[in-house]
Amino acid sequence: MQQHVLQAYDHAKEWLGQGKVASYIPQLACANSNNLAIAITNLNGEVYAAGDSEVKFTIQSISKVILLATALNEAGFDKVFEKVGMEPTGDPFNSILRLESMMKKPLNPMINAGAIAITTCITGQNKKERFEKIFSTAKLLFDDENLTYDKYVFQSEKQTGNKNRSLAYMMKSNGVFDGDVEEHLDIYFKTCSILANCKQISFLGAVLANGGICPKTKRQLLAPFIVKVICSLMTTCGMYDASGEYAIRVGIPSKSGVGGGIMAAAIGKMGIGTFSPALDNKGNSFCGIKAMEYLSSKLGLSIF
Ligand SMILES: NC(=O)CC[C@H](N)C(=O)O
Repeated sequence: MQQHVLQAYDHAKEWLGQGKVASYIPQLACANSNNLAIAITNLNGEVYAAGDSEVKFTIQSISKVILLATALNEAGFDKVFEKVGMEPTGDPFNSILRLESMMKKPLNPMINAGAIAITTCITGQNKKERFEKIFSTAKLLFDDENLTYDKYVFQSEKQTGNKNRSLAYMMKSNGVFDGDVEEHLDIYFKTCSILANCKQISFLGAVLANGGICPKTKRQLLAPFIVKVICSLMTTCGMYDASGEYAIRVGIPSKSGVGGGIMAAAIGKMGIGTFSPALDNKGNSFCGIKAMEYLSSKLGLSIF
């Protein structure tokens, strides 16, 4: 397996220099566009890695999986899907278009509007308590009690995230949720700023690939039904408006983030994490997709 990871790394490395590091969140522009890492965690918890696999990065939209898991655990399926739909959008991840033109609620929980909406399913006395619930899920699913978040990226997005702010106010005006919009946004921004490395991303993929069972301890961390919902949505919506092409080229339920990470769950086989901060024009890691394509074809991982 190590051999395959090294070969995927060599393959993906050829594309370093393509794509652009996200800069609409100013702090993300500090990322090193030459970073590249690939990791696989198999269902016994063994890890194979290549490249900058210890470098921490903000998980950004990969956090939508953590948010959804926490919301489903706390509020249950019906309440969560009162707030969001289950359909792909075909629009960019931060688009406001459909909140006005189609339906009042966001189309799915894998886009920004959907993730912001489901933060409201996670309750608590204050925003700290609400965030802590999500953070505990993240600690569990990344197998790291000492997980942290990047305060600079959090502040940077909080200061500049007016597109997300407008999505949130639009949803409040549509009656999707109540409460303090700035509080919901703080929770969303902080969750996006959680730091993990590529190996930890692959661990989360392995938990999902293993039906919610921890590959190391064999403890059931997530209910099988929750895993099924998450993996279905990752397949149809996880790569934003590139999910269709990704299904053809890679065919593994995956979730990407603008920090440069991609997390994939090869069901019944392994979890894969890739990291490279330069993004393509849809906001997915350029080299990460190349690595996923390579591994999918070499190891026969497409579900289709
Ligand atoms: N696609 C992403 O990773 C987006 C997450 C980012 N925090 C945002 O809200 O814009």
